[in-house]
Amino acid sequence: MAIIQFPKDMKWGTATASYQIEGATTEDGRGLSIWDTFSKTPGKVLNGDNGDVACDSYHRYEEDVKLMKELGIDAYRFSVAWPRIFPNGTGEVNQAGLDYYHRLVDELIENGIEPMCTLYHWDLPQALQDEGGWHNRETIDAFVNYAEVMFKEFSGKIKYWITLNEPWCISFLSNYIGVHAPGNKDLQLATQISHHLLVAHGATVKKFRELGVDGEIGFAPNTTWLQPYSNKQEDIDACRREIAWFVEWFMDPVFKGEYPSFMVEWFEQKGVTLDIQDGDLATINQPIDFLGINYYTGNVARYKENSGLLDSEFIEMGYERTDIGWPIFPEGFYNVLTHITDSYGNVPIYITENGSCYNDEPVEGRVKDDGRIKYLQQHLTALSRAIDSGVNVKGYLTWSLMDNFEWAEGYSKRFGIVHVNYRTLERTKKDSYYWFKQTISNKWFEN
Ligand SMILES: CCOCCOc1ccc(-c2cn(C[C@@H]3NC[C@@H](O)[C@H]3O)nn2)cc1
Repeated sequence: MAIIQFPKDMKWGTATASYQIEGATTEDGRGLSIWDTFSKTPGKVLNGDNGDVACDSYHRYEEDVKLMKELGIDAYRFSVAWPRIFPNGTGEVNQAGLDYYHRLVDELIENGIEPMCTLYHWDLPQALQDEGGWHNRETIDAFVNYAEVMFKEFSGKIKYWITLNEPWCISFLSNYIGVHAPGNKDLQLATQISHHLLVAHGATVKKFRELGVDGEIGFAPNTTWLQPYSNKQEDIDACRREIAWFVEWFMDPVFKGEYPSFMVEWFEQKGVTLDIQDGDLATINQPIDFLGINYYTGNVARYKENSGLLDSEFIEMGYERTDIGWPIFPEGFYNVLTHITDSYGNVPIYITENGSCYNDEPVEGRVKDDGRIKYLQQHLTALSRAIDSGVNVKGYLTWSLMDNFEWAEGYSKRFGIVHVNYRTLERTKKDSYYWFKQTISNKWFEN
């Protein structure tokens, strides 16, 4: 057995998101979000599940913070529901919405836990979607306005801010593949939305700097890794396109002030015309303080003419899969982290999401989730390798603190280290909770 160690100053934490855990969707003046609409649209979410109750964390946040305190975490990543702050996206601020997040943040700080706030984790006010949503450039200004209110309200309390969670999911998964809200299936629309999201990110970073907010700001793209099936150039190029769709498409504009030209040309061949206005790329290219990285899975792929968007196909390699069907590919975690560092330099990185779906249920009060513990061991070993290779990792936050609403999969897929009984809302610490607690305390584990 080997000891896998971590830097003494590396932060440990857990992550959640507003629509996935809060519930109370009609309480205290909250407006409708696109996920309220989408989840109530027949056929969009498995079993017709929705976030009306979820984990009821809106009312049970004190119990949840107690779980975090016992876990010994340094930081908790949560997201703010924009429709709680601006029920119609813009206009009058809803003080009751701000008051909820003050209660949550104060409880975290009182328990010695650093709040890490995601401003946008997919619950766009429906009123803005009715005007075109992220395809309408006016949503950029609405987002900066919402962010400014949050910065001014929580300056001094919240020191870590994330503008956007997983812009690939917000743009392409939700507007090209169409399995997430609002469920469009239009590549031109999705690609233009990806641009508006990046402009919104950059404009928000500019506002953060102008206000002189005490703290750090970044964004949290989701990543993946595709290993070429062979050393044939066509296979290598196919994997480069697949990775770039998640990584370079969003990180090149932020860190280099330009889109990856080979991907612009690829999208142009698919009929996409990107409308970039004067100054957009300079806005996007604002320096950030840290990069959030979300990693779950990877695969082996090769070139296949006219297959999918990127002329590629995934190869079944017999990798073990989690209960959501994603291959377990810890080498991909190491590869994507070193690739990002090679591409963008020594940018401080927080792993803002990494975790696995295992649907183990309590038996006599215990949840024996060995699969999740093994996944954590494999991916934390990969993370330790990356750190030893020079990747500037500042923290690791696992997805998720508790089972929650997994979007189109509803409540059928459990990612938590704490089990939630959705009928009684009882929380049960899983074996992985105790393993993670010990690892946080030790700052090492035996591999
Ligand atoms: C028919 C093709 O269908 C393709 C489905 O393609 C995807 C891709 C990626 C995801 C995905 C889900 N998650 C976990 C979340 N991250 C943020 C947090 O809210 C977690 O709940 N990350 N990526 C889902 C589906």
